[in-house]
Amino acid sequence: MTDRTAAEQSGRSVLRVRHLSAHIGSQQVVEDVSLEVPERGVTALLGRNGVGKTSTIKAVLGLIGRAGEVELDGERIETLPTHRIVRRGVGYVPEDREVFGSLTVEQNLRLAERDAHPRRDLVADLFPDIMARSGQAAGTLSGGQQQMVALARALLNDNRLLLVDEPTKGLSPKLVEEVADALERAAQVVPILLVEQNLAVARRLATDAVVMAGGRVVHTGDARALLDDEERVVNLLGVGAEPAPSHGRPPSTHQSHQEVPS
Ligand SMILES: Nc1ncnc2c1ncn2[C@@H]1O[C@H](COP(=O)(O)OP(=O)(O)OP(=O)(O)O)[C@@H](O)[C@H]1O
Repeated sequence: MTDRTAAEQSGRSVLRVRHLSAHIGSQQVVEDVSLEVPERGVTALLGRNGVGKTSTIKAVLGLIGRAGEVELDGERIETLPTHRIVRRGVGYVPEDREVFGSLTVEQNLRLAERDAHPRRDLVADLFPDIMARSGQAAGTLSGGQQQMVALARALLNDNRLLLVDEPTKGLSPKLVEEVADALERAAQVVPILLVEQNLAVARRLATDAVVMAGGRVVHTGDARALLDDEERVVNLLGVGAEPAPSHGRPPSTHQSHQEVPS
């Protein structure tokens, strides 16, 4: 590894992962992963299906067996149980959303409240449609609306970091845009590590990108520089580049990219 990221150089990372490995049962699913999440903006965690993105997030949270170092705001957390990591300010929006379908939207939100003064105003501001349905059973909402509830639950608490796993998966193009809008606004409040297969969404939201292959990190750097490079997108992500969206995006905290040999 030659280049160091701007976050590494300045020390302004909310999350630092070093030499993380993880296993599910006897299968090693993450091998020697090192990455950083700057304290602002969206960092996209990218890679083909099955390369270990979800497992990396779960390992950070202690949901699967792991070894290596995980630092949140400069403090080591890799030996803490999940509930203590969450209490330190790591919000998790899992891939399958996990809203309680038989409970109302309001009940889902109340169950998630951890702080004495939950950020109700922020959630009402970000998700007016959801709040207008506060008495409705969450299971009767559309997939996009359920995703909003899942995001709202994580945003209620004063988290230091959100781990958001494939929030647009399975949604219609209109709902993808709505969820991306919500994430864009959420990222103004809290840094996000985002697993996202929709590269147009990743390109729109992310300042930084980390690419995994075979359980390892194979690239880190500026998200837009990566996603606008068709050859690299094909090589690293195995898909064709999509047209650039019209939305603006904040500048990357990275000044250069690095390829990590696999
Ligand atoms: N519960 C499980 N039991 C056994 N193996 C698993 C389990 N969950 C995931 N794996 C394996 O771990 C590896 C990494 O999976 P993971 O879900 O972390 O990848 P991913 O990059 O998030 O993929 P996707 O984009 O498809 O969600 C894969 O080989 C997968 O088959």
